[in-house]
Amino acid sequence: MKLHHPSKKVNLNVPLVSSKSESNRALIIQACAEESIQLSNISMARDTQTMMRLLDSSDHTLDVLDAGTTMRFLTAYTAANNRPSLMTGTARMQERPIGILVDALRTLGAEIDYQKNEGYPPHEIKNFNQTSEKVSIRGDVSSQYISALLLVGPTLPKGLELHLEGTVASKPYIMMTLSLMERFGVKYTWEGNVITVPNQEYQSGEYTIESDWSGASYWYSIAALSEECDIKIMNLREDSLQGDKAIVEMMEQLGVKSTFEADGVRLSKAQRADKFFFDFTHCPDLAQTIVSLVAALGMEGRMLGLQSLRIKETDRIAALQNEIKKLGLDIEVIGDEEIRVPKGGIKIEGQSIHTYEDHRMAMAFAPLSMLGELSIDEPEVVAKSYPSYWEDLTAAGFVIEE
Ligand SMILES: O=C(O)C1=C[C@@H](OP(=O)(O)O)[C@@H](O)[C@H](O)C1
Ligand SMILES: C=C(OP(=O)(O)O)C(=O)O
Repeated sequence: MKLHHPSKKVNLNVPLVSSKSESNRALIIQACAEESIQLSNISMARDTQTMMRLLDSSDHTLDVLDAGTTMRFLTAYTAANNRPSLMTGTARMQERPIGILVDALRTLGAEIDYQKNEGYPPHEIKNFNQTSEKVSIRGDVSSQYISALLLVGPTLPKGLELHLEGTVASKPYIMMTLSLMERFGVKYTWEGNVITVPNQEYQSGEYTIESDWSGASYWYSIAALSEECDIKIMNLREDSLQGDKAIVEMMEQLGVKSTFEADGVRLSKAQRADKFFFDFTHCPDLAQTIVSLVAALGMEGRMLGLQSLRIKETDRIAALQNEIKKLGLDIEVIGDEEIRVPKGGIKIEGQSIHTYEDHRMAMAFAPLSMLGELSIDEPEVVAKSYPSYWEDLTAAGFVIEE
């Protein structure tokens, strides 16, 4: 699919997709609750639609496709509810580790068997009889394991005492989980490295899912690359539960100013810094947006805290390196956690960006077509988190040809 932006001026209100992270948590809470929980603005993201479909399903095999949160949250949910199931997903999902969560559920009293490779889906949840409430869990591989256990914590007969070991990455996602639980009446404590959730009922309540800050990052990139812009992204809040609101702070270095209004955030052009620096440990989903943008702006950049990118929808570090090289720039990868973007810039001359079945590769590179015609392979990948992305880009003046 080819795209370019003839005028390089962008003025519109973006009806952004709502957050799949908030939606998937709220849906698990709703499924755990005895009381009525009213949710509005549930995400159209495929990951959320898959979560809804599987929560309603009585099939033994639950295929999450490529949805990480759906896999991790449903593994804990089906185990805690003693609902036998075979959890599976795409070939890539079968390469994304689940062992840390399965070990924790086994410590609590679940019987779970692997079908192919130890530590990876598919895995069969056989039964659950809680034998312990105490469990230790590493925090440096994926916060989704921790969120998965916390969400079902109140429903466990003995409650949950979760001991976090080592560095805890993606921490705002854990806070998002706890804040949503608290919103539905759940009491917890977090002291030192121990989170305790006693057995209790979720209370009735309502929640309107906020727009998706990770999806908003592509609009910030468009603003940064435009010649003129007045973009308003709807339904984003200054007091967001989403850690990817960190995009506001990052974009202050990259020439985009955010002004919060009652019903969204307005983006306008501002001065940018000479160099970019940020640690992405707590907002890994923003890394592709920023690495590609810094390269496109011709700036020097240093990005840290990237270790979890290797085990996401694709090896995102390798994918970024390959695709930016096609655009004429060699980014330096240091170990598993750091990328350095040299000053210099890229050339967009009709190259084709491979997306590696990763929605964020497509969405992060598309704004670069502001600099010239670019082709994006397998554009349908965006359905995972932002199905209306290409329609929204068309409304913003991008010309898209199949
Ligand atoms: O809990 C969540 O909703 C998510 C947590 C993050 O994963 P990790 O904790 O594995 O970094 C993030 O990358 C993912 O897109 C969504
Ligand atoms: C990593 C992501 O999602 P998940 O882990 O839920 O598949 C993502 O949306 O970038």
